[in-house]
Amino acid sequence: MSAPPLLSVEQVAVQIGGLVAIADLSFTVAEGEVVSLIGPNGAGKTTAFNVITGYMRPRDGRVRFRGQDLVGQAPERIAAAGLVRSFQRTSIFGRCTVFENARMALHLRGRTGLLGALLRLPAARREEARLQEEAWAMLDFVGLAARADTPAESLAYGEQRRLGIALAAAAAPQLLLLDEPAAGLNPSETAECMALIRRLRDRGTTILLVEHDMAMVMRISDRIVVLNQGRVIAAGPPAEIREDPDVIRAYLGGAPGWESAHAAA
Ligand SMILES: Nc1ncnc2c1ncn2[C@@H]1O[C@H](COP(=O)(O)OP(=O)(O)OP(=O)(O)O)[C@@H](O)[C@H]1O
Repeated sequence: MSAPPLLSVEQVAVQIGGLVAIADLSFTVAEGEVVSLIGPNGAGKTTAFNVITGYMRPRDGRVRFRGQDLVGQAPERIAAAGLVRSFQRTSIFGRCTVFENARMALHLRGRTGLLGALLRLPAARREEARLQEEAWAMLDFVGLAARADTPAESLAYGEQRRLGIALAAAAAPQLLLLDEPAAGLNPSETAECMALIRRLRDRGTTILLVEHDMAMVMRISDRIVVLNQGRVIAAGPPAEIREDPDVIRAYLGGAPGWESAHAAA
């Protein structure tokens, strides 16, 4: 028997005001996969992320993470359970240094608490040393260790995006949701972002991605789920999706960069 999926979205429907944002969405993500959710503008991708991470309640349907239904749970609880999201606009503290940002992102994992830290108890000191070491390791992992003392707002755009991913990954999530990580990046920054996603996957993080850069989606995904007007119109590996007539039709005259999906073949 195969293992149950890590994430299972089951017949989700979302209404916003009078508008059906998602009509019927079902898909799964297995442990260790990189799955991309794609579709033309307004297809319902961001809404799907909002539902999965608890920011929006669906009218119908279930979202199971490790078999447990997440619907109705608060975003913080969902994050604490191991399902973490990076935002399109990253949650970086611009005035703080890159290192300080990394260190702060690890605060949830501290155990001795604020009082211990203030009193500089030995256990708290040891823990602080450990967290600092982890922050360095994380910056090394995303290729930003050399920029540790730089105020985050002074980073190049691509570096800021990588720091944003690093901050989301700091909680060591089992499932990381990335919302358009390549938006606004130049080709070399996109390549670095893609390499980072692969390294995260290799480290054991399962990844669900919303992304408009088709070349990147085709290269990095194990599977692709295509949404159009709030419904799944296709799901499968990149080679199938690229040739799917319904997908091509949905994108015709629409999404930017569809040609690049073929360029990536
Ligand atoms: N807060 C909102 N108020 C009203 N309508 C909304 C809201 N959020 C989403 N919608 C509508 O729901 C539908 C799905 O939108 P959603 O943002 O999820 O699509 P998307 O696939 O993420 O699009 P994009 O690629 O442009 O980001 C659209 O018709 C959109 O206009």
